Amino acid sequence: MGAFVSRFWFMLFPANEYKIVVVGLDNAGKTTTLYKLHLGEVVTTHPTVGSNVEELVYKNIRFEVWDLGGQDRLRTSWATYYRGTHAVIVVIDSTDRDRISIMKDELFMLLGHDDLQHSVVLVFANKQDLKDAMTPAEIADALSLHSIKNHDWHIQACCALTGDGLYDGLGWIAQTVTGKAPS
Ligand SMILES: Nc1nc2c(ncn2[C@@H]2O[C@H](COP(=O)(O)OP(=O)(O)OP(=O)(O)O)[C@@H](O)[C@H]2O)c(=O)[nH]1
Ligand SMILES: [Mg+2]
Repeated sequence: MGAFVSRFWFMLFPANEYKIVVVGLDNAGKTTTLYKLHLGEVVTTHPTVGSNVEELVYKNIRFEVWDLGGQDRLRTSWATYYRGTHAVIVVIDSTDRDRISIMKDELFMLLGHDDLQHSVVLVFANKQDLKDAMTPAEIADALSLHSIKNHDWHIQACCALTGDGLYDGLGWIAQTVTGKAPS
Protein backbone atom coordinates (compact mmCIF):
# COMPACT_ATOMS: atom_id res chain seq x y z
CA MET A 1 0.00 0.00 0.00
CA GLY A 2 2.68 2.46 1.04
CA ALA A 3 4.74 1.47 -1.96
CA PHE A 4 1.82 2.12 -4.26
CA VAL A 5 1.20 5.56 -2.75
CA SER A 6 4.88 6.51 -3.14
CA ARG A 7 5.02 5.44 -6.76
CA PHE A 8 1.79 7.24 -7.56
CA TRP A 9 3.08 10.37 -5.84
CA PHE A 10 6.30 10.31 -7.88
CA MET A 11 4.33 9.82 -11.10
CA LEU A 12 2.21 12.85 -10.26
CA PHE A 13 5.23 14.97 -9.36
CA PRO A 14 8.19 13.97 -11.55
CA ALA A 15 11.39 15.79 -10.63
CA ASN A 16 14.41 17.02 -12.58
CA GLU A 17 16.60 16.08 -9.68
CA TYR A 18 15.95 13.65 -6.86
CA LYS A 19 16.99 14.44 -3.34
CA ILE A 20 18.56 11.72 -1.21
CA VAL A 21 19.54 12.03 2.45
CA VAL A 22 22.07 9.57 3.82
CA VAL A 23 21.72 8.74 7.51
CA GLY A 24 23.13 6.17 9.89
CA LEU A 25 25.14 5.96 13.07
CA ASP A 26 28.66 7.39 13.25
CA ASN A 27 31.30 5.18 11.59
CA ALA A 28 28.70 3.37 9.43
CA GLY A 29 30.42 4.45 6.22
CA LYS A 30 28.10 7.20 4.92
CA THR A 31 30.79 9.61 3.77
CA THR A 32 32.84 6.77 2.27
CA THR A 33 29.73 5.68 0.36
CA LEU A 34 28.98 9.18 -0.94
CA TYR A 35 32.49 9.77 -2.27
CA LYS A 36 32.87 6.27 -3.67
CA LEU A 37 29.76 7.00 -5.74
CA HIS A 38 30.78 10.59 -6.55
CA LEU A 39 34.49 10.14 -7.28
CA GLY A 40 34.84 6.40 -7.71
CA GLU A 41 37.52 6.54 -5.01
CA VAL A 42 37.92 5.75 -1.33
CA VAL A 43 38.61 9.02 0.42
CA THR A 44 40.10 9.49 3.87
CA THR A 45 37.22 10.50 6.09
CA HIS A 46 36.82 12.21 9.43
CA PRO A 47 33.63 12.12 11.48
CA THR A 48 31.20 14.39 9.65
CA VAL A 49 30.04 17.47 11.52
CA GLY A 50 27.10 18.99 9.64
CA SER A 51 26.82 17.57 6.15
CA ASN A 52 28.41 16.93 2.77
CA VAL A 53 26.38 17.37 -0.40
CA GLU A 54 27.24 16.21 -3.91
CA GLU A 55 25.42 15.79 -7.19
CA LEU A 56 25.44 12.34 -8.79
CA VAL A 57 24.26 11.53 -12.27
CA TYR A 58 23.35 7.90 -12.80
CA LYS A 59 21.73 6.62 -16.00
CA ASN A 60 20.70 10.18 -16.89
CA ILE A 61 19.01 10.71 -13.55
CA ARG A 62 20.32 13.49 -11.33
CA PHE A 63 20.53 13.03 -7.60
CA GLU A 64 21.39 15.57 -4.95
CA VAL A 65 22.88 13.50 -2.14
CA TRP A 66 23.19 14.80 1.41
CA ASP A 67 25.49 12.89 3.76
CA LEU A 68 24.71 13.75 7.38
CA GLY A 69 26.83 13.38 10.51
CA GLY A 70 25.85 10.32 12.52
CA GLN A 71 27.20 11.10 15.97
CA ASP A 72 24.65 10.99 18.78
CA ARG A 73 24.59 14.75 19.33
CA LEU A 74 24.14 15.43 15.59
CA ARG A 75 21.18 13.13 14.96
CA THR A 76 18.63 15.63 16.24
CA SER A 77 19.56 17.86 13.30
CA TRP A 78 18.81 15.21 10.64
CA ALA A 79 15.20 16.37 10.39
CA THR A 80 16.29 19.83 9.21
CA TYR A 81 17.40 18.17 5.95
CA TYR A 82 14.26 16.13 5.24
CA ARG A 83 12.10 18.58 3.28
CA GLY A 84 11.79 17.59 -0.38
CA THR A 85 13.50 14.23 0.13
CA HIS A 86 12.66 11.49 -2.36
CA ALA A 87 14.80 8.76 -0.85
CA VAL A 88 16.50 8.04 2.45
CA ILE A 89 19.61 5.87 2.45
CA VAL A 90 20.31 4.26 5.82
CA VAL A 91 23.90 3.04 6.03
CA ILE A 92 24.56 0.27 8.52
CA ASP A 93 27.93 -0.93 9.79
CA SER A 94 27.02 -4.60 9.50
CA THR A 95 29.48 -5.52 12.27
CA ASP A 96 27.92 -3.09 14.78
CA ARG A 97 25.55 -5.55 16.46
CA ASP A 98 25.56 -3.65 19.75
CA ARG A 99 24.04 -0.50 18.26
CA ILE A 100 21.61 -1.84 15.66
CA SER A 101 18.70 -1.30 18.05
CA ILE A 102 19.65 2.38 18.34
CA MET A 103 19.48 2.65 14.55
CA LYS A 104 16.12 0.90 14.57
CA ASP A 105 14.76 3.58 16.93
CA GLU A 106 16.22 6.33 14.74
CA LEU A 107 14.73 4.69 11.64
CA PHE A 108 11.21 4.50 13.03
CA MET A 109 11.46 8.08 14.26
CA LEU A 110 12.41 9.33 10.81
CA LEU A 111 9.72 7.24 9.11
CA GLY A 112 7.16 9.13 11.18
CA HIS A 113 8.39 12.54 10.11
CA ASP A 114 5.92 14.58 8.04
CA ASP A 115 8.55 15.56 5.47
CA LEU A 116 9.36 11.91 4.69
CA GLN A 117 5.87 10.54 4.14
CA HIS A 118 6.50 10.04 0.40
CA SER A 119 10.13 8.98 0.66
CA VAL A 120 11.43 5.53 -0.17
CA VAL A 121 14.02 3.87 2.06
CA LEU A 122 17.16 2.04 0.98
CA VAL A 123 19.19 0.27 3.66
CA PHE A 124 22.83 -0.37 2.81
CA ALA A 125 24.18 -3.33 4.79
CA ASN A 126 27.70 -1.94 4.55
CA LYS A 127 31.10 -3.44 5.45
CA GLN A 128 30.22 -6.84 4.04
CA ASP A 129 33.97 -7.36 3.53
CA LEU A 130 34.40 -7.84 7.29
CA LYS A 131 34.11 -11.38 8.51
CA ASP A 132 31.73 -10.73 11.40
CA ALA A 133 29.24 -8.85 9.22
CA MET A 134 25.54 -9.47 9.78
CA THR A 135 23.71 -10.62 6.66
CA PRO A 136 21.06 -8.39 5.07
CA ALA A 137 18.42 -10.82 6.40
CA GLU A 138 19.74 -10.43 9.97
CA ILE A 139 19.77 -6.66 9.61
CA ALA A 140 16.25 -6.64 8.15
CA ASP A 141 15.08 -8.53 11.22
CA ALA A 142 17.01 -6.39 13.69
CA LEU A 143 15.56 -3.21 12.12
CA SER A 144 12.05 -4.73 11.80
CA LEU A 145 11.99 -3.70 8.15
CA HIS A 146 9.15 -6.08 7.40
CA SER A 147 6.90 -4.10 9.73
CA ILE A 148 7.25 -0.95 7.59
CA LYS A 149 3.89 -0.44 5.92
CA ASN A 150 3.88 3.12 4.64
CA HIS A 151 7.18 3.33 2.81
CA ASP A 152 8.70 1.40 -0.04
CA TRP A 153 11.96 -0.11 1.28
CA HIS A 154 14.81 -2.29 0.11
CA ILE A 155 17.98 -3.67 1.71
CA GLN A 156 21.22 -4.02 -0.25
CA ALA A 157 24.46 -5.67 0.83
CA CYS A 158 27.47 -3.50 0.01
CA CYS A 159 31.07 -2.60 0.66
CA ALA A 160 31.78 1.10 0.30
CA LEU A 161 35.53 0.44 0.02
CA THR A 162 35.22 -1.67 -3.14
CA GLY A 163 31.93 -0.16 -4.30
CA ASP A 164 30.26 -3.58 -4.45
CA GLY A 165 26.50 -3.19 -4.23
CA LEU A 166 26.40 0.63 -4.24
CA TYR A 167 25.07 0.99 -7.78
CA ASP A 168 22.61 -1.83 -7.25
CA GLY A 169 21.17 0.22 -4.40
CA LEU A 170 21.18 3.45 -6.37
CA GLY A 171 19.53 1.63 -9.26
CA TRP A 172 16.72 0.52 -6.95
CA ILE A 173 16.17 4.14 -5.89
CA ALA A 174 16.23 5.32 -9.51
CA GLN A 175 13.70 2.72 -10.54
CA THR A 176 11.45 3.36 -7.58
CA VAL A 177 11.35 7.16 -7.74
CA THR A 178 11.02 7.39 -11.51
CA GLY A 179 8.65 4.44 -11.82
CA LYS A 180 10.69 2.92 -14.64
CA ALA A 181 13.82 0.82 -15.06
CA PRO A 182 16.90 3.03 -15.59
CA SER A 183 17.99 3.02 -19.25
N1 LIG B 1 36.04 -2.51 6.14
C1 LIG B 1 35.25 -1.51 5.73
N2 LIG B 1 35.43 -0.28 6.23
C2 LIG B 1 34.61 0.70 5.78
C3 LIG B 1 33.61 0.49 4.81
N3 LIG B 1 32.98 1.65 4.58
C4 LIG B 1 33.54 2.56 5.38
N4 LIG B 1 34.54 2.00 6.11
C5 LIG B 1 35.40 2.65 7.10
O1 LIG B 1 34.59 3.03 8.21
C6 LIG B 1 35.11 4.23 8.78
C7 LIG B 1 34.03 5.28 8.92
O2 LIG B 1 33.63 5.68 7.63
P1 LIG B 1 32.88 7.07 7.36
O3 LIG B 1 32.45 7.05 5.93
O4 LIG B 1 33.71 8.22 7.80
O5 LIG B 1 31.64 6.92 8.34
P2 LIG B 1 30.41 7.92 8.53
O6 LIG B 1 29.19 7.06 8.54
O7 LIG B 1 30.45 9.00 7.51
O8 LIG B 1 30.65 8.50 10.00
P3 LIG B 1 30.14 9.92 10.62
O9 LIG B 1 30.52 10.99 9.66
O10 LIG B 1 30.85 10.05 11.93
O11 LIG B 1 28.68 9.80 10.82
C8 LIG B 1 36.29 4.67 7.90
O12 LIG B 1 37.49 4.20 8.48
C9 LIG B 1 36.01 3.94 6.58
O13 LIG B 1 37.18 3.67 5.83
C10 LIG B 1 33.46 -0.85 4.28
O14 LIG B 1 32.62 -1.16 3.44
N5 LIG B 1 34.31 -1.79 4.79
MG1 LIG C 1 30.64 11.02 7.67
